[in-house]
Amino acid sequence: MRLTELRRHFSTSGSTLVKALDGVSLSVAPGEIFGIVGRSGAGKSTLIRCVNLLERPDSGSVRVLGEELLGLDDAALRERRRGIGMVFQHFNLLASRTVADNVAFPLEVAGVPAAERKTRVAEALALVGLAEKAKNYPTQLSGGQKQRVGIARALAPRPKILLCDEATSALDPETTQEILGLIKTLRDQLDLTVLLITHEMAVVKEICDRVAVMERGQVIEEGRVFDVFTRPAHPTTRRFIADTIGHSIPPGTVARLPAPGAGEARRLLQVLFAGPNSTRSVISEASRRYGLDLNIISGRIDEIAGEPFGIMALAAYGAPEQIEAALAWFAELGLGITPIPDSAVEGH
Ligand SMILES: Nc1ncnc2c1ncn2[C@@H]1O[C@H](COP(=O)(O)OP(=O)(O)OP(=O)(O)O)[C@@H](O)[C@H]1O
Repeated sequence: MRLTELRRHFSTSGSTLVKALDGVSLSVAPGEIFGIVGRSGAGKSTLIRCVNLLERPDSGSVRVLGEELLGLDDAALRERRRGIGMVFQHFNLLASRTVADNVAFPLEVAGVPAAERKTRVAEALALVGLAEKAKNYPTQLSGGQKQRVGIARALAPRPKILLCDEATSALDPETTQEILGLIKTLRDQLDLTVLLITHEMAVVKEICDRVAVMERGQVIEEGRVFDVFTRPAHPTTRRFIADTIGHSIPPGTVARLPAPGAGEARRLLQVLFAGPNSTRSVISEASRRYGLDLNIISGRIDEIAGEPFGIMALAAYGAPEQIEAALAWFAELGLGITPIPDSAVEGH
């Protein structure tokens, strides 16, 4: 899937122009789970809706499964959309239909004969583990089960691409894990390409292979999830990540730390250990090289997309210029360093 230079502008009542998409280009490889993350209003929904042309971009190119969709007539477009399933935040199930009839709905619209519909519905419900709920109505299901029905409905036409629009945002954390696990399993089983949008980095960390961060209609950062998490380049990405894998300094810790001596400064730092230098004894080496006292406050090992990395909070004491030199050295080694302002941990 290749989206190139997509633009979509809306003029609002006060005739201000909203650039929902301001030149977005993205490529998603077959079989990949690709996340688009951004705050509310960043343009994520507009972007994902451009993939099946529920939203038509003002300009740009939308190539899906090797074909440009923008030039197709209505009949051809309807046909191609069957290869692109979509899952919604609020499930969008029809309350008057049973689970099986909800899943059958896109097949009915596509004119699939009844016998074939039955087979496909059974197949889709089995894939999401809800075969025994076929005759139930949506009101009899939990949120997680409703989303499983939403996923089965998206899968019934046997698509190659699955679009997930905040698919877990209405679910509790445990159910979110379940649904994300299911999406990953389905990708593996059915060789699906998944494009998902979310405002939560935790979702990206859990299942995506690559991620694009959007802000004001533009992609501000893109890459492998592990790289973006461990070496974020843009301040907005850093803020997003801080919410997910930020330092964990116990409350009151800063107040208990020794004050810096005469002529000394104290800096709180978060160090991410990832990449080729992550196993080097950088803490003691930095201490020797720059004459610093490095007080380890907290540390843990976390995992992103199956790859481990270390995260540590330190208090560095020493001459201010030596601390700066050590920071530069850490950065040179490719370790992610983020100063933690005292105010971020005091007074909790
Ligand atoms: N049909 C429309 N008419 C006018 N403005 C629109 C329309 N659709 C989207 N916008 C505006 O475009 C911008 C991007 O919206 P979009 O819904 O794509 O963002 P988002 O990142 O998905 O946010 P959210 O998570 O809140 O949906 C917003 O400023 C929004 O108000």
